This record gives sequence, structure tokens and C-alpha cells, in this order.
Amino acid sequence: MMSSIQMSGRDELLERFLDASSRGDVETVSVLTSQSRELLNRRGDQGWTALMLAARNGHYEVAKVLLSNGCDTSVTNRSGQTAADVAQFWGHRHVVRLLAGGCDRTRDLRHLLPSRAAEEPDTYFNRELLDRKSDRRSDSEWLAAKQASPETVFLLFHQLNPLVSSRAEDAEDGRPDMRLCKLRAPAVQELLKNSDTVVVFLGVEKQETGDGLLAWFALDTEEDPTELLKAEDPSCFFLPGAMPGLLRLSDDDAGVVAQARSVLAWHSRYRFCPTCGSSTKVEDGGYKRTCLRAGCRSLQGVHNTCYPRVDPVVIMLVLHPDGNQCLLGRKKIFPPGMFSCLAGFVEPGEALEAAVRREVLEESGVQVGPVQYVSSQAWPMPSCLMIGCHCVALTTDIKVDESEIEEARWFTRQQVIDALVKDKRAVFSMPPRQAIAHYLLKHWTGFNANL
Ligand SMILES: NC(=O)c1ccc[n+]([C@@H]2O[C@H](COP(=O)([O-])OP(=O)(O)OC[C@H]3O[C@@H](n4cnc5c(N)ncnc54)[C@H](O)[C@@H]3O)[C@@H](O)[C@H]2O)c1
Ligand SMILES: [Mg+2]
Ligand SMILES: [Mg+2]
Ligand SMILES: [Mg+2]
Ligand SMILES: [Zn+2]
Repeated sequence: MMSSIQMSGRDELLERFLDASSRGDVETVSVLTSQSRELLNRRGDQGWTALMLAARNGHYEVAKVLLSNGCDTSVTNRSGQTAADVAQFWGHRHVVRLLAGGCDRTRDLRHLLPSRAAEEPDTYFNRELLDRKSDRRSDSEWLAAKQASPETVFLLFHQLNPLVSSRAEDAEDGRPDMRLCKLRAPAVQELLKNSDTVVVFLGVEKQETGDGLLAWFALDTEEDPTELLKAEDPSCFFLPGAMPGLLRLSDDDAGVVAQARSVLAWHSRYRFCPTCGSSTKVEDGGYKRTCLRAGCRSLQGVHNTCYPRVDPVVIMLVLHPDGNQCLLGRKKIFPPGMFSCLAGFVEPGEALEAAVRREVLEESGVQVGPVQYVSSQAWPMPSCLMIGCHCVALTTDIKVDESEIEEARWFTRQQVIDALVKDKRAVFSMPPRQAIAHYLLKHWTGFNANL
């Protein structure tokens, strides 16, 4: 009698254990395992162990707990299948790999990273229309002559927004519909007279024209330039705000704007010496600010405070260890339905790989293994350098940092393709094609125009 009650108690425990493993309830599995280790390899009525049930349903974390407690992977069910066979049959490749017990899991996961594209992507903001001719920046006579030349192009910004005109004929969905207004010297003469105006030398056109090299400059004005514009083409206006306006340029114009806007933004924010607070003078065609106070520490040796800044940001597509899903997140400010790659500023003293792992863990709670650089993008808001990576997750449970991310989810490759082609079945919308996040997603799916 006594022993049959004991038996039924044990069976009940086994049933709870198997049920928790089957449902992916890691906590219950951990608690029961610590209570009774002999549950680990026991089969239920159907002849299945907890590990087989976890493998059947792709519960990676449960399988991990069972394995770490010494669960036997060679036990078979009545059909002679091991848990690995079950996981293989149901397509849970990450569990298969876990059960195969690869001693170097990180190396194993590397196979999930897509191979590099044959060609460098022609990413928005990256096009180099001009030759920067940095060797000319210190030649003030040459620069002055170029500024006086009637051919020279001046790009005008107001509070960092470029002067553009609208091309109504191109205003289709996704097509660039703004073009930069290219002013000549007389139009900006008054502004140039103002000693506070900073003029940045952008470079020269790559093709020589009749008069030699055609130079481009950029300048920003804080004042309301309405009067100035009256004399110009009345269809010109300053883009209202950075986003999404800056994404509506042609690829050629976007590249020049990335350069000009970042340098102008630096001047607008770093007028005084960051080391001692004194006034500074602009040198090197707008690529340097030098402190005017004799004896300032910034005048000895090389100081990054004297040069335009670039802020590295890692942006990464995190791949699921099953190779078939990726992790995307939503910030509150995103348009409804849009999900994108996670991203974050690289911190001082941090390698890119470490920054990728830290930001993903902070924002989603997911641990990342191998990281692979894919390509980069200038992002002039105001001076980010987006460093695009693919990486593979070691864990799959998501816990979002709600202060930054509203929601993060795993999406299947098919769901990404549906979003890419804007299929009616799409469950989310892609980041715009101008963002490197778009490329990271597209490259991962292997999608190309011929598919
Ligand atoms: N091109 C793209 O596809 C794309 C996609 C996502 C983000 N981005 C850009 O990347 C930037 C960084 O991404 P994030 O916001 O997720 O970063 P993040 O996750 O590191 O969080 C941003 C926060 O970090 C802090 N921070 C640390 N260093 C900073 C610095 N140098 N400048 C400003 N803030 C700093 C600020 O508190 C800021 O609010 C964004 O501002 C955005 O412009 C571009
Ligand atoms: Mg972030
Ligand atoms: Mg972050
Ligand atoms: Mg951060
Ligand atoms: Zn100083």
C-alpha cells in the first residue's frame, strides 16, 4: 500500500517534469531536476524522456539545463530515436547542435553567418561624389582663389538643414525628390563677409571642367536667411528637420550632405576650445579648430578635440542559432509596424565585437557569440559611423530594455522576405532602403532582384 502511494507520487513528479520540459518551462525543470536527479533520464508512458520532449518542441534552454545536469543524450525512445534525432526531424537545428555537444560552439555557429557580398554595397550617404583633396586644405591661398571663382559651388545650410529644391516629377514612393541647390559666390557673398561664418572645403569634382578643378564648399547660417533666398530661385527651401527629409536626396547629393553636415555640426557645437574654453580659429579648410590661448594644452601634440568628430555606432542583425530567424526591435519613435536592427554607440576602450555583445545584451537580454563585420555607413545625425555586423545568438529568450526598446522579436527568414517585397502577408515593415539596417536584413536573406 505504502509503496504504491510512493510510486504514484513519483509518477506525478515525473509527469510534471515531462510536461514542463515539453512546454519549455525552464524554471520548473530546474527546480524538479535539483529535487530529484533520477528524473533526468526516465521515460514517460510514451517512452519519451524530458530531453526528447524539449528537443521535439525546440526548447533550447530546457535542453541546456538538462544537459548541464548530466542528462544522457544516448537514451532512445521506442522507435530507437535519440533526442538529437527528434530535434533533427522537427527542424530545430540549434537544439541538434547543442545535443551534438560541439566542444567549440562558437566556431560551429560561425557557419550561420552569411558570406561577404561580392561587391561593396552602394549604401546611401556613402557615395564619394567629390575628391576631398585633403592636401589642399592647408593651402589658404588656393582655397581663397577657389572661393572667389565664379564656377565654385556653395552648399548652404540653415541650422544644419540643406537648401534644396523639390523635383515634383520624381516624387514617387521611395524615389529621391529633393535636389541640393548649388549656389555661386555672389549668392553667399554677404554670409562670407560675416567673420562668424565657417566655410568648409568639401573637395573638387572628379572630372576636370574647362577651368580646371571645380571646388565645392559648404556653410551654415544660424540667422533666418529668408532675405538672402529672395534673390535666389524662389523654389528653394531648407529641409525642415533631419528625418525623414535627409533620406529624400539622390545618392550623389546624400554623400556630399553626409560630409558637409557632420563637419558643420561639429563647428556649431565646438566653437570654443574643449580643453580650456577659449576662443578658437578655423583652419585647414574647416577641418581643424585651433585654440587661441597661448599655452593651452591642446596646442601641444595631437589632440582629437581639434578635429571633426566621428561617433562609431555598431548596428547588428542578430541571427537565431537555428539559422532561420533574426532579432529585430522597435523604438517608440519608429513609424507604426516598423522593426529594425539593434544598434548602439561604441564605448571608450571597447572593441566592436564587445560593443555588439554588450548592446544586444542590454537591449534584448540575448547573449551573442560570433560577430562578423559586414559594411559601414556614414550617418550624419550628426556624425555617426554605422558599423554593420551580423552575429549569432547563444541564447534566445528575449527581455527588452524598455527605456530604449518598445518590443523585440524573432522574425523568420520568410517574414523578412515578405516585408522586403511588401507582401500582403508581411507582419512588419522594413527600415527604409537608405538605412544600413535594410541592407543587413536583405543580405542575410540572400535576396536579390532575380529571385
Ligand atoms: N542607419 C541605420 O540603419 C540606423 C539604425 C539605428 C540607429 N542609427 C543611429 O545610431 C545611433 C545610435 O543608436 P542608439 O540610439 O540605439 O544607441 P544606444 O543604444 O547606445 O543608446 C543611445 C543612448 O546612448 C547614450 N550615448 C552614448 N554615447 C553617445 C554618443 N556618443 N552620442 C549620443 N548619445 C550617446 C545616450 O544616452 C543615448 O540616448 C542613433 O542615434 C541613430 O542615429 C542608425
Ligand atoms: Mg540602441
Ligand atoms: Mg543601447
Ligand atoms: Mg549604448
Ligand atoms: Zn584651449
